[in-house]
Amino acid sequence: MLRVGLTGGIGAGKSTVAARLAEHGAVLIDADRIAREVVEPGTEGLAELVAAFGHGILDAEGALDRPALAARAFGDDESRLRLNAIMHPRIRDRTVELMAAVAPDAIVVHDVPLLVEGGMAPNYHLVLVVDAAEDVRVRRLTESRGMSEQDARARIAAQASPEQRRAAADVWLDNSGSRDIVLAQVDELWADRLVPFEAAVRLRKPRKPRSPEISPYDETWPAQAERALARVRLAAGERSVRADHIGSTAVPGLAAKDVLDLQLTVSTLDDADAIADALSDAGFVRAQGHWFDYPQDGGAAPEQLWHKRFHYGADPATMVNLHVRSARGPAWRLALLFRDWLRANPDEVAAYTEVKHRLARAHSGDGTVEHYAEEKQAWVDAGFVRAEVWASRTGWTVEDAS
Ligand SMILES: CC(C)(COP(=O)(O)OP(=O)(O)OC[C@H]1O[C@@H](n2cnc3c(N)ncnc32)[C@H](O)[C@@H]1O)[C@@H](O)C(=O)NCCC(=O)NCCS
Ligand SMILES: Nc1ncnc2c1ncn2[C@@H]1O[C@H](COP(=O)(O)OP(=O)(O)OP(=O)(O)O)[C@@H](O)[C@H]1O
Repeated sequence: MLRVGLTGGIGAGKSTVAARLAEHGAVLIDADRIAREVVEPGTEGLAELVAAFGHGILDAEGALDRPALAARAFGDDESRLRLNAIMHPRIRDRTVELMAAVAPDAIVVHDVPLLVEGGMAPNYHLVLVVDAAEDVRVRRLTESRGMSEQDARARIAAQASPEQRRAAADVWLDNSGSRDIVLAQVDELWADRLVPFEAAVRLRKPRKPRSPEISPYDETWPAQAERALARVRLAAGERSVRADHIGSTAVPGLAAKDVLDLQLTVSTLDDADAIADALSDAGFVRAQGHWFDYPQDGGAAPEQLWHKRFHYGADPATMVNLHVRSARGPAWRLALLFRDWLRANPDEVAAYTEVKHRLARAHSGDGTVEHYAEEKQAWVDAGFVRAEVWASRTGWTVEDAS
């Protein structure tokens, strides 16, 4: 099952996007709808709301008078938090039930207005944010839904800012323009990303080999890595000792292949094996075969210390290499040291960039990164020696790495 979290501020267009995804075949779980279900007449939820907010929130038939509750709940923070405390656990329980009933090959779209506010982003394979300028949203809500401007603005004030949503967004859809524009983007997202993503996770599909193309440093790499790391940490649970962004994309200013290298630290490789399925299900598919860190014969160290497990991100739009290593292995420490040494030494970043460009040109016709990677390793090995010198001069330890 592929879980897509869909969110956005009130009136941004979530329902519009969700309906289109459902037309393509997505299974929709709508948090606003569940929020209605759990307070239907006769429910415990409704009784608790009445106990908290009084009989004034009921209409003549004894059902919830939604505008009356909205007027009370969005008036001040304390009331809103009281409302949330009654509603959210009930919404959560019902959501878990609905998710459990979904077919294993489904693409589930979970429409959750408060996804970012609730820190839920790492639960999804992909977070989709729909946005539109605040004034556009207020106009749509007042014109087509008959909501008062005051109510619309009060809810906006109680929700996450666009910046907070941006940090959580794997996909950002701007719905300030016409419906057609956003719907065309949704169609493309479905066909090019969600469908292959779901199949790759379910079938544990191997990744296709690629040519070594070097991109200029991308300012969004750290944020992309952070989102992936949050998912990795959640899937690994207590077996995650730490999880870091490593490799070239973790060094500001360094040109690199557009691939995020992540390192998940576990105590032992048995732990790595125990979480292999959980990581695969979360979108980081375990690669078959035996994986070793360079040098492949294990060098002077006991051979087992050089083994690792390797997973790759199944999202076709974001290349991720996930190295799962034991904290006792030397390659584990070197990965962090090499990154921090480069971050502290701009001259080395410039030299490394030059080497990468040269090798990428030389091997652009190979169709795989194998030879490129082999030759690059020579520079990296020499870099390790200089990094060690730097570490002893500056007193760097792994505890400093963050
Ligand atoms: C207060 C209620 C009765 C008002 O009902 P109304 O029909 O006017 O709005 P509806 O439920 O359709 O929600 C519309 C939008 O309001 C916003 N909103 C609703 N609840 C909240 C909240 N607690 N905090 C911030 N925004 C909210 C969301 O953007 C939502 O999509 C209702 O919103 C409610 O029960 N809210 C609490 C449950 C909740 O937090 N729902 C959000 C999804 S988890
Ligand atoms: N691109 C658009 N152009 C014009 N109107 C739009 C557009 N997208 C959505 N709308 C309209 O704006 C209103 C809000 O859109 P929608 O219901 O999809 O938002 P939502 O994010 O689901 O809202 P809520 O937060 O209340 O659940 C609706 O009346 C919808 O028909």
